[in-house]
Amino acid sequence: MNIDLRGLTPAPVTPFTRDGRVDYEAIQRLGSWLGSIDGVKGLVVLGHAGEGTFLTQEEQANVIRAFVKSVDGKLPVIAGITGEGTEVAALEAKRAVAAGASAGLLYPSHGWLRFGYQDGAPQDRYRTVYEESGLPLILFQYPDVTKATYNLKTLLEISAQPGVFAMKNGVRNMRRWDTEIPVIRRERPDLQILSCHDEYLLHTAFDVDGFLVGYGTIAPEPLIEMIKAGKAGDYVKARQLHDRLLPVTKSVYHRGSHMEGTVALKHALVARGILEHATVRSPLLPLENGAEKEIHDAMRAAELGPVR
Ligand SMILES: N[C@@H](CC=O)C(=O)O
Repeated sequence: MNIDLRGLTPAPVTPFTRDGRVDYEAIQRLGSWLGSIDGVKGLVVLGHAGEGTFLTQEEQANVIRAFVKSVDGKLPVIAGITGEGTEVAALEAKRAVAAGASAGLLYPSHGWLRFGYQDGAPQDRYRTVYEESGLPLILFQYPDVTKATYNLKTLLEISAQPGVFAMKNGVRNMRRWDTEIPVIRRERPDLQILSCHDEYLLHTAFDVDGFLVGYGTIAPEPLIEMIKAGKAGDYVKARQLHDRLLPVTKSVYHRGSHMEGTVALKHALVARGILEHATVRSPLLPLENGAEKEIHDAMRAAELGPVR
């Protein structure tokens, strides 16, 4: 397995037409732009930012194909795998393989968010999905405030399993981050560790191989610089980038709910000249009056203008 995500892996949105269909021309514009940027290592499609669970199975496969085409096969396209049951997730992973995905980002089973999980169930989910589909997998660590978060033992066991090559960590508990990441790094030296703390990237930049974030879709250039600064241990540079981006971070990610970030990302992509409008699918709703202007002002302040 040779998928190198040590850099920026954006999780793009899925563009829609104004009447709510998947907009494949806009996927081509978005994917080809992201794929042209040095330092972008792959794309994770059908994630939260990609409204992946709001699409039909046929649309999911078509979106994977469209993003693979948009990057001309030069970057790995990684598919969010979200099915609740393990067998359902394995079938989803097989469809992703057939559509051209190079890897999968395997989500926890949704019911675990509320009820928690039996000891060993996450390990079994990763094992089964990989064995049945052959799709290399990224371990997805959910926030500590949810019952779907994995404790350190579970993280270490999953990451030792065949097929698991990277971890997207969004634990959002800095005590756990600061104490668990060094242990995982020591025990699993080959595991690629990627932060998905869109709203806390500065803190995590010094410990990771890269970022796997929706944020990477709208601000790839400064985030690639921040990753480099983090790897160089250059706090001053990383802080400058953080400060430059703060208006954008606030207008996109410091909203009432992280889900709104997806709508905000689409407005920000309008500011970048990639999308023409910010149409989303239910259960997402348009943002409140004034939000669009706030996002455009923030993008301008962060010098993230149109790219074409
Ligand atoms: N960045 C968010 C949403 C992505 O899937 C996270 O931390 O999980």
